[in-house]
Parts: sequence; C-alpha cells; structure tokens
Amino acid sequence: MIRLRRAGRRFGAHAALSDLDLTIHAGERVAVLGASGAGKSTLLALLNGSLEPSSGSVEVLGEDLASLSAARRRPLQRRIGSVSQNLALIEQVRVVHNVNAGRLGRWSTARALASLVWPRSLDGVRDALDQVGLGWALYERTERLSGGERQRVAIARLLVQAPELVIADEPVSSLDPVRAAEALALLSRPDAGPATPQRGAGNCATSHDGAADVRRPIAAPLAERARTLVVSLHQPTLAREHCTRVIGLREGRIVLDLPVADATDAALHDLYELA
Ligand SMILES: Nc1ncnc2c1ncn2[C@@H]1O[C@H](COP(=O)(O)OP(=O)(O)OP(=O)(O)O)[C@@H](O)[C@H]1O
Repeated sequence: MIRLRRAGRRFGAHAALSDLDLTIHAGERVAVLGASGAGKSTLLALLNGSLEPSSGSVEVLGEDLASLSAARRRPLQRRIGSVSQNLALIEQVRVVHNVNAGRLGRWSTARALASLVWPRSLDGVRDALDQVGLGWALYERTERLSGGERQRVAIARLLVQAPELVIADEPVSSLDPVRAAEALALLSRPDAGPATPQRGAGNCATSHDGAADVRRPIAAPLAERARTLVVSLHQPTLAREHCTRVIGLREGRIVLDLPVADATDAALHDLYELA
C-alpha cells in the first residue's frame, strides 16, 4: 500500500525528514507519534501527495506519486482520503456541499456544478453527518461551525469518499475525548462501501447540542476490504485503542516502529523528551 525508500524532505537547509524506509501493508492502522516538529505532518503530506520528497522515493498504492502526470494522479487521488490540519473546507458554503466534495473525484464537472444548486446524493450526506453526530448541520453554513464540528465535517466528507487509504493529520485534535474516540473508530472502520443507515440500531444522531450517538458496530468482518489508515496523533492512548502499529518520529527520523501491543509508556517515553 505504501513504500518509502530512503525518503527525505528538506525545507531550505532544514531536513524535516531524513532517510525514511517504511512499508505499510493494506489493512494496517498506523499511528504516527512524535513531539511537535518531529516531522509527522511532513510525512503525511508525502503520503497524500501534497508534498514531494526531496530525496528517495514514495510509492503509494503501487505508484510513485512524484513521477505521475496530473491526469494519471487523479484516479489515484480518488482512492486516497485525506484530512489535513487545515481541513480544506470551503467556509462560505453549506455543510452539504463540503461533505459532497468527497465525491468530486467521481463526478463529472457538470454534475458537480449542478449539485451546488440542487445538492445530490443527499441520503449519503445525511448518513455520513449522522455518523459524526452532525445530522442537524446539513444546511448550516460551514463558517458558523465550531472547530470540532468542522473537523467532523471533514471526516464526513471522507466517509462519503469511501477511500481505501486514509491519511489523517491530527484529525481529532479539536474534539473532546468521547468524540475523538468515535471519530477514530469511524476512520479505522473497514470500508464496507457507502454507509447504509441501520435504522433502529441507535446509530443515527442527533441534536444541535451535538450529542453524538455513534453506536454503529465498528468491527465489520471484511478483512479483504479493510481500510488502511495512517494517522498522526498527540495522544498515545488513542493510538493504542484504534491502531495496529505505532511509528515514532524524532527529529525527522523513525526511531520506533512497533505493533501496538508493544507500544508501552516506557517504549514511547523518549519520543517526547526534549532534544
Ligand atoms: N513549509 C515549511 N517550511 C519550512 N519549514 C517547515 C515547513 N513545514 C514544516 N517545516 C519544518 O519541518 C519540521 C517538521 O514539521 P512538521 O509540521 O512535519 O512537524 P509535526 O511533527 O507535524 O509537528 P506538530 O505536531 O507541531 O504539527 C519542523 O521543524 C517545521 O518547522
């Protein structure tokens, strides 16, 4: 799914990442941990194609992203879902349009433009918003939402995209502990295709007080369609609960790479020591 060979990234004279060798297989859920400035965002930007390596190579879904033309990159990009720290939401439009942006890679330009006037695929948008506890926000203007609500809109956009690989950079940093756990459960849930509501199962939310009610069973028996997740986090506890593997970065290098069962406090301790 992902292969880095001696990948590095410099910003001017500063090496943000150096000599990374890394292989991530389909279905793995990988937490990227490390102190502020360790290189987590830079690594995830290499993986979602928004940055190119300054040295070495980065292969994602079998392709070397840097070597692809824009036209060849587009279909690949559809298979990669990304949540970045800036969320990339259009603030002035209603939430429904931001969620539907997850489908843009599959829609023709005409259909995308028409949807700005008469929103399409509303059931899917409603369902995704229900899952993140924002069922009430379909026609809210995005700019009126709180930081945590915006973060959940970005996750709903990713749910309608239904990508096979999710690259998420601190996707739950603005969420309270309960919603952070719920959002990570959604991101790490195997991709069973566009979600279908399970009426009566208690999975549909909500009210404007934001009381999320995301009780959908998260352990789907679809190993062959398991979604691959690479997520940067600042809370090791969330990594332990939702990921299968932990990678630790320090000053732009991988200093630990462990199955989650071995990622004890002692193992992680040095990661957060000041240099
Ligand atoms: N666009 C840029 N221009 C110059 N330096 C950059 C740029 N982006 C990142 N850096 C530098 O690269 C290093 C790694 O940054 P990065 O954002 O990847 O760290 P991080 O681990 O994600 O940090 P945080 O947890 O604070 O988000 C830092 O020293 C940062 O200052």
